[in-house]
Amino acid sequence: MKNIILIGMPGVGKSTVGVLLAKTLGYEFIDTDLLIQKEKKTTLQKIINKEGIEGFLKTENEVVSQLKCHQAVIATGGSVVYGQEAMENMKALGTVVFLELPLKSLQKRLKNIKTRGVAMKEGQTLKSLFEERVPLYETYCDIKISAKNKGVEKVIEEIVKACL
Ligand SMILES: Nc1ncnc2c1ncn2[C@@H]1O[C@H](COP(=O)(O)OP(=O)(O)O)[C@@H](O)[C@H]1O
Ligand SMILES: O=C(O)C1=C[C@@H](OP(=O)(O)O)[C@@H](O)[C@H](O)C1
Ligand SMILES: [Mg+2]
Repeated sequence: MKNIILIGMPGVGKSTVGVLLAKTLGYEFIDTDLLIQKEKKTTLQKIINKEGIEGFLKTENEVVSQLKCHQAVIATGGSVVYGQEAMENMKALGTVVFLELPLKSLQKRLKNIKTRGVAMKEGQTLKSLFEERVPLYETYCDIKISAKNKGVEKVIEEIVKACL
């Protein structure tokens, strides 16, 4: 099961890096956000509007825990780490890479946090979300790659070096 799984905060670059990493390696590319949309035949935003954050997290956990693939790069959604079954499947499928950025860089990149469909509770800020999630990303990852001050190509180069 030779797959590379990207986890990390929303906006860190999992989808952008993932598709080009797959191209570099000749792997399949799977974005779990798109997989959820395809399987549920609707958009993430509509799932969140209809079922709330908890409903979305349940759907994400269900879909990601059923995923099977070989030689794929999987870009997950930032909230996937709340799903225990989903993460058990990701760990079984391959190398889990935590793509990291400091809070300050994320704050600059995520100007549209309120409209991006991020699974945030009432009153939660990007800072409190960051503090809640980083320990989960740390728990599940096999390796960490920092994207700080690095272009996409550089991030890809470092993932390839660390994973192969
Ligand atoms: N290494 C990078 N340097 C600068 N901008 C980046 C980099 N990686 C991604 N981005 C930009 O950051 C934004 C979020 O990227 P995206 O791939 O959607 O993140 P994620 O899937 O982790 O939420 C996009 O506008 C993307 O172009
Ligand atoms: O972190 C989050 O709460 C989310 C991140 C999104 O994916 P990206 O991490 O690709 O932005 C998407 O799964 C959903 O909107 C929830
Ligand atoms: Mg993404």
